[in-house]
Amino acid sequence: MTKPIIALDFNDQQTALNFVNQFDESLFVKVGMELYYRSGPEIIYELKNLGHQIFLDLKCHDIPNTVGKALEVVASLEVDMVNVHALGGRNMMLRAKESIDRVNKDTKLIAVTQLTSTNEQMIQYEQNIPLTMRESVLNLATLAHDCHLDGVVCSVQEAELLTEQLGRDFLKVTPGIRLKEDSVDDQVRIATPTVARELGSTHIVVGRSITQHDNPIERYNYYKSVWEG
Ligand SMILES: O=C(O)c1cc(=O)[nH]c(=O)n1[C@@H]1O[C@H](COP(=O)(O)O)[C@@H](O)[C@H]1O
Repeated sequence: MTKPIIALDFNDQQTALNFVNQFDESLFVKVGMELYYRSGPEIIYELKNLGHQIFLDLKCHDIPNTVGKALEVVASLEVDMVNVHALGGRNMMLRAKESIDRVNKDTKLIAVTQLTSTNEQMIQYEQNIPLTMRESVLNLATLAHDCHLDGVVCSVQEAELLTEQLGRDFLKVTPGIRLKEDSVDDQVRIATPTVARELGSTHIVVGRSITQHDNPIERYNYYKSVWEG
């Protein structure tokens, strides 16, 4: 069982490092756009030196050549996991995978399907895709699987279906994780860590429920105990 991934959604390096330094154990952390755009690769070097595992979440989505070149740079940082948007298409994902394989095979490459802040109305009326949420996520996940990616980002609500269709080894990295007493914030497809475990998520991503809590260590330990069972 992997550790819960803590989303370090802070806007400067020192705040992020102060946060992780409260813990006296190695963590699996996510560096997203906010922190990376401010700190650049420096934050990755610092976190690696401290012995943490890293998911670099830059959600690349562009033409195949641009994403391929960007992923070469990202793979050279030797992080554990990176992502692209599956909506970028087959050629983009194939180029991304080629870059990872060439530069650092150990980095897991996953694709975002439908963001956990998206609901079915948004797919049908904003994206104009005449599918249910489950059909759209399965369609994008199947495309990512065909491109030999390691897995996808999806919500817990689609995890079981993806395990049935694409196998247990295909990663289901699920954000939108909350405890019952937490606010929903800007998320739509949410779940507790208990349900995530029952429905077959392979990784959970938790941000504000831990980082904004009065006692992040206690909160994290609670998540870990529920998630690990
Ligand atoms: O790729 C992601 O990590 C991601 C995909 C997605 O569909 N939904 C989603 O919330 N995320 C990220 O997961 C984290 C969730 O944060 P909280 O809502 O605070 O737990 C944020 O850093 C998001 O950028």
